[in-house]
Amino acid sequence: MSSITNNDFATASLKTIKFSALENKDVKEVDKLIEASRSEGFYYLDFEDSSAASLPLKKRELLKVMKRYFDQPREVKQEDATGRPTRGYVAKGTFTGNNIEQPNESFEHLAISTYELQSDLKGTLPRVFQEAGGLVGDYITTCQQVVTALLSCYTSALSLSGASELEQHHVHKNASETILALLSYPGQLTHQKHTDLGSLTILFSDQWGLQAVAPSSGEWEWIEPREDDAVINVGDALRFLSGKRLYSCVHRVVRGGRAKEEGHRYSIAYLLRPNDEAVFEDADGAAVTARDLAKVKYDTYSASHVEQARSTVLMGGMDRVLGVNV
Ligand SMILES: O=C(O)CCC(=O)C(=O)O
Ligand SMILES: [Fe+2]
Repeated sequence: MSSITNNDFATASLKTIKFSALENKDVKEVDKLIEASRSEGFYYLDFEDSSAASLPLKKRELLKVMKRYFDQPREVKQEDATGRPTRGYVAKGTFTGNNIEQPNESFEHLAISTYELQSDLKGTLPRVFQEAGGLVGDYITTCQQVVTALLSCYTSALSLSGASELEQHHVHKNASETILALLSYPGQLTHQKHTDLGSLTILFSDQWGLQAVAPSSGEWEWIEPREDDAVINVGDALRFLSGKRLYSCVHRVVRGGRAKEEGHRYSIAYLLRPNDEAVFEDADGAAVTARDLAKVKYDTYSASHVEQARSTVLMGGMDRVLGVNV
């Protein structure tokens, strides 16, 4: 990852990949996708002229509705809580914050289970989102199209066949911990360093704050927010399913430096996870199901910094791979 210096941290120069070219199986673009996924583990996806060209527009609509949702009093949002991190409202401070001195300063989020949304629209979607008609459903369907096309590129480029074909472990109608996560960072709230536990993340935010560790230097770098391109990153499960050929990059959200003036930050993360029963080898070489990995990872998100440092789970073993202590 080459860098341009900017304030305190450098800004990452990630590759921008054209989704329309991937849909056409353009060999050069698929090569670029694999290259980015083997090194940075992060890239921008440009949807222009593709079947998902409407996604940035839908993102803007969704951001408006999200703001209305998170503006509600805490007690109202709390009615949507289920006690599970992948179902419903999760209050700020549930996960460990980035700052070791203020571990309770982490973000709040609303997790919409894509599996449960299929059979229980009313139970899964808070009223504010129901009033927005088909917006959430359309957004998720478009994300599903995008990840299906990406998985198909990875499957063929990595010569995965038979039971290893990635699409077989990501059947959208089957049970999984896949969620549309709507994140809210009022004040100076943060998101601790981590790798994503799932396969692929489609992330949008209009505000600075996101940083990733550059594999080439082991240093934190800002990820520039872009209005129309999504930030895509590879998660632990895809790294494991690829036989550890792909990189699941360590990232976090901080509020200092060039993010200082941003105010209340919002982000939208479609977090694709494999079907619950998918089995793969984790960072320690042990066989694990996707469902169990999700449980262990979320438990670790809420642990103390000391406990987190004792296991490979929070960073998917990537700190070891990178040889860095971030
Ligand atoms: O809010 C962001 O920009 C990052 C969110 C994130 O890393 C996640 O949901 O896993
Ligand atoms: Fe993440």
